[in-house]
Amino acid sequence: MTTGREYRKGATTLRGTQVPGTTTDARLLDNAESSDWLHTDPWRVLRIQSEFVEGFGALAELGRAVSVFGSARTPVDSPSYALGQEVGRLLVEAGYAVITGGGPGAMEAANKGAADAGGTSVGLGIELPFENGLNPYVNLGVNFRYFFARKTMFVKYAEGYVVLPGGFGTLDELFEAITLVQTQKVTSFPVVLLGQEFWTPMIDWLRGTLLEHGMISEADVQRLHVVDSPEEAVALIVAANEQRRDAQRPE
Ligand SMILES: C/C(=C\CNc1ncnc2c1ncn2[C@@H]1O[C@H](COP(=O)(O)O)[C@@H](O)[C@H]1O)CO
Repeated sequence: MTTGREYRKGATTLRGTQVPGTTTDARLLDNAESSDWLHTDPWRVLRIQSEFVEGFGALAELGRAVSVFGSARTPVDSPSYALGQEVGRLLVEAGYAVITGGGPGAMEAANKGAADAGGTSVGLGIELPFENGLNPYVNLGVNFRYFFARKTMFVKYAEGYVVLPGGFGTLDELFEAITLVQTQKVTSFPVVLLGQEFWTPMIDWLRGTLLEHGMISEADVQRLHVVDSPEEAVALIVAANEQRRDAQRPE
């Protein structure tokens, strides 16, 4: 048991050898202290907080929106790029703003489709070692240092996800979304996988391995809608959102 003086530092209680020799106020007022604290986790929290404040502020009045994900490496002249561009255009025509990671490839495609159709084309950029900045088709851009703050925005401001072929980043965003749906952190949130040839082997693996081993349920797999055309993807999102709005309407 630790005995002796107890010292409270915010939410933290310190006892015994953990009790510091000076108070937080004294350390704040001591201008002889080094500036190493600028690189400490508590200070980082303020930067993280500011990312949420900036993101919420920039997107608060966005209106109805859909997040579109996909590979940063999709070539401009590929079928996937054309799918992304078309889905961006159709989403705008259906009344949605389009949110992407603001990068190249499939993100750029969806932003281009949205911007060319006269819609709101959001890019949530991320600081990366090999950064290339926001693509030129973003007309509302917010830059983030932290993936987790940025990921909150993708979910909070979207009424659904469209996922184009992609790599680890895309899978991360997809599996985060379906985990949030599975755990009912978000409800009635359509997740549409665009590109049957690309996504069907993953669905087969989910059924053949995860479902077979009892790690997920059939309902979890059914939450992923695989389609082959941008028209089907947008129609699915529109229908799911109409259904949700009808269910929420008072009798
Ligand atoms: C790899 C290259 C650039 C990376 N630039 C990115 N900019 C913005 N967002 C990105 C970037 N890379 C990944 N993302 C996020 O992950 C998803 C794509 O990842 P994937 O591994 O390529 O599937 C995407 O939806 C973004 O949110 C230079 O070629």
